[in-house]
Amino acid sequence: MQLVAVDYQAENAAELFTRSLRETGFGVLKNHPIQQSVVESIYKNWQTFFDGEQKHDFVYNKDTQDGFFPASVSEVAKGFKAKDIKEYYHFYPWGICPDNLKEELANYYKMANDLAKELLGWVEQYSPEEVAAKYRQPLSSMIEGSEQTLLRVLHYPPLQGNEEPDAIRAAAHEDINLLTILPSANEPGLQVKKQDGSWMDVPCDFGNLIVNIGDMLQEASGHYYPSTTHRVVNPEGQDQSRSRISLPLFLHPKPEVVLSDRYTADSYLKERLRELGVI
Ligand SMILES: O=C(O)CCC(=O)C(=O)O
Ligand SMILES: [Fe+2]
Repeated sequence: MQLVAVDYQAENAAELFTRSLRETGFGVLKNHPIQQSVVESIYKNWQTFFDGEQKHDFVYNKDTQDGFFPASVSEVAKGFKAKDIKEYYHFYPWGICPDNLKEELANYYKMANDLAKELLGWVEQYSPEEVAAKYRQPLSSMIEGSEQTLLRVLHYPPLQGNEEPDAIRAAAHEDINLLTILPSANEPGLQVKKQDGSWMDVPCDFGNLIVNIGDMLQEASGHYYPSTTHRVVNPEGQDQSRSRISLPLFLHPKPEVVLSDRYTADSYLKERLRELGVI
């Protein structure tokens, strides 16, 4: 298993990219339309937000799940006991967001959604006939106008040395959604699990865009596209004093979208959130 960055502008980009998704659950794009300067500015502005006190005025709403999630309520991945060492903000265009950060994030949300739509088109185009026959509607239309798609701004603080034993920045998990779009973070740490059970670093050259399959696309494609386990490991040595910011966009279909004979997007999401103890 190998992850090679595919040039978005190349003639055979769609073919190479979807082959990588099929074989590894992950694809890496370079030369793509999301401007690095925009991503860098978001990282900088949100570092200031996480370092400040204002975040406590934006604590998440339990019913709607938008807003700031402090480290004390951070996720525990399925099958793990220790909380992840992270805090994060859930942004939805309809949700709460500090005024000074909203426009930039909303613009990014739209830009990343547009690209995601195109990538879902690639996925559909390169699905074998018997797999494409399983899609109840075009994949790209599943997310069109969805209010469920979530942009998460993640802050992994510097390590203090008093973390729970076994706690890592993000314990091994699979994403629940259709597809995840993740610009390279400002620090390394993301790893993907190989079929032999060992871990491989995801190439994190600044400017790359990492895309991975989530459980919902695995379900909708009858497991043709695998939702691969990944994690974020702790830095070592000098790097322990460094924060890490990342910005995954989790593409969620509209709730009524039928994924398979067994699930709609809504029933699937609820089942997973219940397992995680979030609802
Ligand atoms: O921070 C990262 O690089 C990945 C985060 C992630 O996998 C997640 O939030 O689901
Ligand atoms: Fe993830």
